[in-house]
Amino acid sequence: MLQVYLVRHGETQWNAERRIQGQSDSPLTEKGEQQAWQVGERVKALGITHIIASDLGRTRRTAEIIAEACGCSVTYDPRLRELDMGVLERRLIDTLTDEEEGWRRTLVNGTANGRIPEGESMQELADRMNAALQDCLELPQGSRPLLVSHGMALGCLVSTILGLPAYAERRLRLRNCSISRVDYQQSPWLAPGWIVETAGDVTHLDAPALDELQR
Ligand SMILES: O=C(O)[C@@H](CO)OP(=O)(O)O
Repeated sequence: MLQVYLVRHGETQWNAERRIQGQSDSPLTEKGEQQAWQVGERVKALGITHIIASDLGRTRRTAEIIAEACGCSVTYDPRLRELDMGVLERRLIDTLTDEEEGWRRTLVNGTANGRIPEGESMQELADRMNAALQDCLELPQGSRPLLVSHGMALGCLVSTILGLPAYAERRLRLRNCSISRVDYQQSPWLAPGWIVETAGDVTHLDAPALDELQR
């Protein structure tokens, strides 16, 4: 059975300001760095063999900290990036116009193919995230990978493994530096293939992790 750990990056400046990041980027806050160290402490005894991260700065930094605790190296996969949120990236969520808020809501409550102008659909996001996860099956026998990615990206992945539409991800709370785990297994009792073991665990964090879009 392959176990894959899924970690959202630590809190960033824009998360704290409630500013939309998408494929734009801001650095981890001091709290975000501490959260990443706490993930490292939690997972260092789990025998993680590979850390694979989105190539955006906030996931790179989170992955570096976890890698230092686990003593392994990091590789980068752009398929693990956050949803491309087009023209709304870099905007404060509380200052969107009614029209802009409508675009955002097509993603949050909408259809799989809803998108912000110049952005990506939830289904496109789910497809690239599932492809990146599927590639973990090619790792050598006995591998235990940990992926470092983003809130909507990981939410889409977990939602679609559960057989939910990609946009159901906003019903899943994956806070900064939460840990989820999905397993690939053949079982006489469970559906064969990917199953969700845990989602959004934050019990390793000493301070409540706020999420910029979910407060
Ligand atoms: O892009 C963003 O603003 C948020 C959305 O949830 O994602 P993350 O902070 O996880 O990159």
